[in-house]
Amino acid sequence: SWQPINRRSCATHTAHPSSFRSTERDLLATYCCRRSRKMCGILAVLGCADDTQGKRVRVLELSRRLKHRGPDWSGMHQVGDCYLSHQRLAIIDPASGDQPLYNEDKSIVVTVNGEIYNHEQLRAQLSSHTFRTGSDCEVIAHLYEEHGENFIDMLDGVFSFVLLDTRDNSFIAARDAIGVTPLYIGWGIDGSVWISSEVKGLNDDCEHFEIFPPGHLYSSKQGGFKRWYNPPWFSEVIPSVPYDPLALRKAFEKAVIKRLMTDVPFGVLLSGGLDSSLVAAVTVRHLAGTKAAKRWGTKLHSFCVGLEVWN
Ligand SMILES: NC(=O)C[C@H](N)C(=O)O
Repeated sequence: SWQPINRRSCATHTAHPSSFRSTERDLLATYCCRRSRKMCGILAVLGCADDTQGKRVRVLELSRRLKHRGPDWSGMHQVGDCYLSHQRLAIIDPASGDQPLYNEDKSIVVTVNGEIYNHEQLRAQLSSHTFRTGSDCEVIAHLYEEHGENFIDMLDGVFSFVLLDTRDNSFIAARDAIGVTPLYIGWGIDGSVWISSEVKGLNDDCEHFEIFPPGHLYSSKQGGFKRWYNPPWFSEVIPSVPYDPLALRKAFEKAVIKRLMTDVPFGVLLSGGLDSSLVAAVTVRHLAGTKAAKRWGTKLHSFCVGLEVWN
């Protein structure tokens, strides 16, 4: 069922900066949270009725505004009046996972900011497909080929993506369950749809733009948003599951371990607070058993940031 966006319910699932207390420690925590979200920048311009060199240059120029999100690669794929661009911070398959990514015959193009933690399991389920790269994000193109628009809840990860189906020039865009990765959507006066990781990619060229709601899918065929993330607890006012510290601990450990998926050196950014210290403690315990440790060793690098305090 396709429904208009429920702004109130979306807002409750988006961390709002003003919810952080402004003590020094919490400022640091805020800094760490925001920095950890910086990974890749995507910009897509769809159906702008302009396939000229001038428009291409403009989209490239706007995409460069997101360069700080991805120093490793800049990519662009144009099909008629649809443009998909990518600024990459390489994490998985740095050598050949540059984006946009494609299915076998390149009829499906996808630009993604994110990490798909269960990509190996999904690849195993897609045994009839031939993968071009080792990128965790390539599964998105093949899942779409297999399941159409109904595959977003198969992805375990944090992501924002735009997928163009060049067979009928339709597209979909989606954002992860709670909006860990940023995403904005806008509309041009020429009828185009713009999707960008940051407002600066689209605000100058759109008549209207807004936050892309977390946990939603936008489909050009359906002409609107649909909530794909529908956990059973979503409608509960009071949680029905009693507090179980052991269950919480297990879930927390699982969440940290799956995030140790990387083909590049990594570390933890410590705020000195409880959250980041717990993440570091769990990482140290489980690092030895990960693929990352085989390449980068079992020593965990840590970083922290100091702020001057004004009186
Ligand atoms: N980092 C990203 O957002 C994309 C992808 N996971 C990569 O490693 O290239």
